[in-house]
Amino acid sequence: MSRLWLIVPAAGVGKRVGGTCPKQYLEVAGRPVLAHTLARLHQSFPEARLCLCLAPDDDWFDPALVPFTDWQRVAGGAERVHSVVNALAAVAAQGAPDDLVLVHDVARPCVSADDLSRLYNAALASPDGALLASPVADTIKRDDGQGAVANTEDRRGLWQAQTPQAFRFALLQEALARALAPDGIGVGRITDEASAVEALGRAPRLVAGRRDNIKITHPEDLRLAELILAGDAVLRDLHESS
Ligand SMILES: Nc1ccn([C@@H]2O[C@H](COP(=O)(O)OP(=O)(O)OP(=O)(O)O)[C@@H](O)[C@H]2O)c(=O)n1
Ligand SMILES: C[C@](O)(CO)[C@H](O)COP(=O)(O)O
Repeated sequence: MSRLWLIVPAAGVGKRVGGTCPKQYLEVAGRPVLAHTLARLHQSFPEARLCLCLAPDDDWFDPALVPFTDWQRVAGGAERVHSVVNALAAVAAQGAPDDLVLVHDVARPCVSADDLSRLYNAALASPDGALLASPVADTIKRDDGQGAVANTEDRRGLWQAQTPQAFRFALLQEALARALAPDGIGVGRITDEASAVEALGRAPRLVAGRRDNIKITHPEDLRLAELILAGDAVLRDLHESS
């Protein structure tokens, strides 16, 4: 029987957010970002096996933040893709080719149970895997390199990729190995797992996800995440008391 693996890249430094520690350890709604993200994944997939990618010199990590019983720490790499590749090496040692691997940024603590469930089911049914994404909602401008508009892009059919993204282990391993090979698309273009899978000529399914599955990237995202998480907690309390 195939198993579910969760890979959580959490080895970034959070340069754009700034702060005195990596963004995954900043407190949002009373808990570190990493704790929120892992709690949400655990609520939906309590039996999954977790590979948590952490920087080798990470002094902030506390194992008490991990709710999973079956988990391992994996060394993060220079870029996000290298962290994921290191985690896949750990899966290779213990998993099977058709195991499902779901990759989720630690920096997306607001992912909902409903989106997790729809993404999981879509990935199980799709030989090319699946990702959460949302249709582009703003008008998109391209700049001319000097601060002015060069043109307005046609946004029809454009989506913003989110995580989780989920694929069978063998497909994801092959895709990332090929993408990183000397004749592959290269690190700069592997900004998510789907881009590597697409480079094999495969077509991952787009699963429409909630727009509040934000990635904490800039300082103002911390406030947004605080509001989203606090709002979810109020709804949960109302639901439990009714
Ligand atoms: N070498 C790296 C770089 C990033 N990540 C993870 O990949 C996710 C998405 O990356 P991003 O939002 O860019 O996070 P940071 O790299 O931390 O942010 P910044 O680029 O602002 O430094 C994050 O969960 C981050 O921890 C990782 O595991 N290993
Ligand atoms: C994977 C990702 O979250 C999809 O939107 C995103 O590309 C990661 O962010 P980064 O800043 O490119 O590392």
